[in-house]
Amino acid sequence: MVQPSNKTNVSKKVVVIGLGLIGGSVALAIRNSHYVQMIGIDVHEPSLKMATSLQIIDYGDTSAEENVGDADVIIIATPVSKTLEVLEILAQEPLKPGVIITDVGSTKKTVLSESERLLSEREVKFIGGHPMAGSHKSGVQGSRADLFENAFYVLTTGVGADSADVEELKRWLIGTNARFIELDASLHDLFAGSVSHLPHIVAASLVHQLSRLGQQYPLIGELAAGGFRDITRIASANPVMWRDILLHNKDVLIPMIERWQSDMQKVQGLIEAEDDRGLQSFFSDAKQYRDGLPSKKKGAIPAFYDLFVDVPDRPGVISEVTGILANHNISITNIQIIEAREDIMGVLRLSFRRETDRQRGLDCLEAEQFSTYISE
Ligand SMILES: NC(=O)c1ccc[n+]([C@@H]2O[C@H](COP(=O)([O-])OP(=O)(O)OC[C@H]3O[C@@H](n4cnc5c(N)ncnc54)[C@H](O)[C@@H]3O)[C@@H](O)[C@H]2O)c1
Ligand SMILES: O=C(O)C(=O)C[C@]1(C(=O)O)C=C[C@@H](O)C=C1
Repeated sequence: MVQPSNKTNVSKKVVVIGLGLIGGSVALAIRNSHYVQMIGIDVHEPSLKMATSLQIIDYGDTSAEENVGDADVIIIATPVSKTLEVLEILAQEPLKPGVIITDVGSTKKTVLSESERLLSEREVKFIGGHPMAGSHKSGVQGSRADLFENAFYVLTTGVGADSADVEELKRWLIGTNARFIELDASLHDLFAGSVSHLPHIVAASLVHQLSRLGQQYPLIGELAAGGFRDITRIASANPVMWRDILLHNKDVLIPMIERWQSDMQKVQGLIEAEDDRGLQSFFSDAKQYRDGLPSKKKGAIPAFYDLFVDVPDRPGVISEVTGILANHNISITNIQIIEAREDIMGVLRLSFRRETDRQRGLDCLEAEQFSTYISE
């Protein structure tokens, strides 16, 4: 058990079960906008210690049972299979009448149907949730209050809840600065299957292909450059979380994988037939749709703002660039060397969380004679 901090004398109590990246980030966002007692429950005690020292929670415990009885809001932020187990536990426990229970899981259909089965006799309000932003990194140490800023946050009204309760949950979650959208569970799972789950399977399978070839040609991994890294970043995510997502979105994903396979067969046929026009349209149709997707700040794609900087090939140039940004107190979320060959100019891609940070970065680097550009 982790010791409570001194901030316990407040009237509203929020319990977050599963204090990883998402649970911690939601807790921080709530803390930023409400004065509450924040309790964290996690089976992994070091996560509780970390969350307490980062002041994400006031108090941590490894079991939910003794902590949920007087909660006003309960947020389940475990991998989806565990979320169903947590619902079983909550169904057995005395709970405050009218408590709002929500989750953050990446699939909604099985969570909603289990909550209906287990909680329909209870005086509780269940609203499914899914903040559609995150990271390939897991664990409470990566939590940030602004993780969901500008991202879509799906809410699905469940057992015991009505539209007024959904509005109340939105007020609790206002500090996320997310864009709330209500969807029913089936539609959510279809959309998430397409924009998140299938891409994840494809990313992991590309890595498997490379790894097989890598056994024969160890050098190949060294050559994996920008494109491969961009498309496979998400393959570094938590395998337990993704195992659960696939198992809980089976009905959507099986036909999607079949369509994917038939798309691959189609491309294979175009290559075999050396159908240059067909191949060009395969790419130009995709480009046209991709280029027309809503811009990053609207949350369809995680909000990163890239700035490209030409850098001469000389020692210390990267620390020079990052030093200039640091001196102006500008944070970057990522840095990538796109091209660095002997004797030629390389390109750095700097990613910023906010457009204003990118503009400030551009201004101060240009002032130091670096050539920069933005490519949308
Ligand atoms: N990572 C993302 O990008 C992302 C984005 C949106 C939603 N989600 C969803 O959020 C949920 C959490 O994902 P995450 O990325 O925060 O994972 P995470 O691994 O960072 O955190 C999960 C936490 O749950 C804890 N846990 C596991 N079983 C538990 C149990 N029975 N009781 C209490 N705690 C338990 C783990 O110890 C861990 O600390 C998942 O359902 C995932 O589908 C993830
Ligand atoms: O940005 C990432 O690293 C993510 O994988 C985030 C991502 C996604 O697929 O977009 C992953 C799973 C979640 O359910 C929602 C968001």
